Amino acid sequence: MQTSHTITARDDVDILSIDNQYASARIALFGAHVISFVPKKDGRERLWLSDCARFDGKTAIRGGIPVCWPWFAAHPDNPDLPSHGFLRNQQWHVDSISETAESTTVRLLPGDVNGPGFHHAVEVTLVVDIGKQLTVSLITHNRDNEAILIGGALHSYLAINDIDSVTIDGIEGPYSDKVSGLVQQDSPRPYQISGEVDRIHTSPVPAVTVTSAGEITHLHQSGHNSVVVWNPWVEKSRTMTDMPDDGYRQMLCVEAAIAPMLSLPAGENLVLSQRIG
Ligand SMILES: O=P(O)(O)OC[C@H]1O[C@H](O)[C@H](O)[C@@H](O)[C@@H]1O
Repeated sequence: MQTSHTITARDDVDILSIDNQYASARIALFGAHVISFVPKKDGRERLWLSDCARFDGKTAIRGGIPVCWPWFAAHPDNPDLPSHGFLRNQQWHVDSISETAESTTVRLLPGDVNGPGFHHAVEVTLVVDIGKQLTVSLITHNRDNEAILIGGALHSYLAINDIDSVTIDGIEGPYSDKVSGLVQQDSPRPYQISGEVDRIHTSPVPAVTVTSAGEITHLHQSGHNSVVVWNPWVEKSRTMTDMPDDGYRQMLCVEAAIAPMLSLPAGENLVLSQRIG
């Protein structure tokens, strides 16, 4: 398959652009952060990127697919450690780009897998596969001689037509609601959004669809133990300097998460994966 790949700079961040028969995608090497995926079958951008996102090579990019690792949100024991770990705030490099008849595969490696709050012998690889669908896989290999605790998320910001028109299908079971602090026993049906949501759904469903104004985005995930749904709504958006005040209307995060953390035995791999189409 004919693939073109180029690297250009956006402010202080290098962006790898991939274009093949089936889709185009862009990956910021700061954070190994996929910021765009457009399948050619319909030309519709699947990922939301904030108009105010910072590309300064220091700040986590608002939008796309932040790679959260080795924990999700606040560290369970130390709230002073960075939210969502430290991989989204560091420079990665491209290890390889390969092709089959169906897709282009980019393998990326982080500069350093140790950081504040985490010192273990591990290997981390992000594999981004661009074809009719986008598949992002975060692979952790435990090279330590004991089990280690790993958490994280593929924190996907989906581009939607308008938040008022969104319906989410496929999510079921209980969730902990970070906005109210309560554990709810059942996911809403129909699942629509009419205010701030920050929910950890503890049933690791494999397939979710998000419909907005008749446009359907399909998600498939594996290796997760929860699905997070997040929309900051209007008040919180106003407090975020890298988010337009009305940005919440065009985005919805549906995240394949490992929250709570899992024990990864010595010598084993943990593969957290999400497919978007
Ligand atoms: O602002 P960030 O650190 O990127 O986090 C953005 C959001 O990520 C997740 O969805 C969390 O559940 C939220 O509590 C958090 O606000």
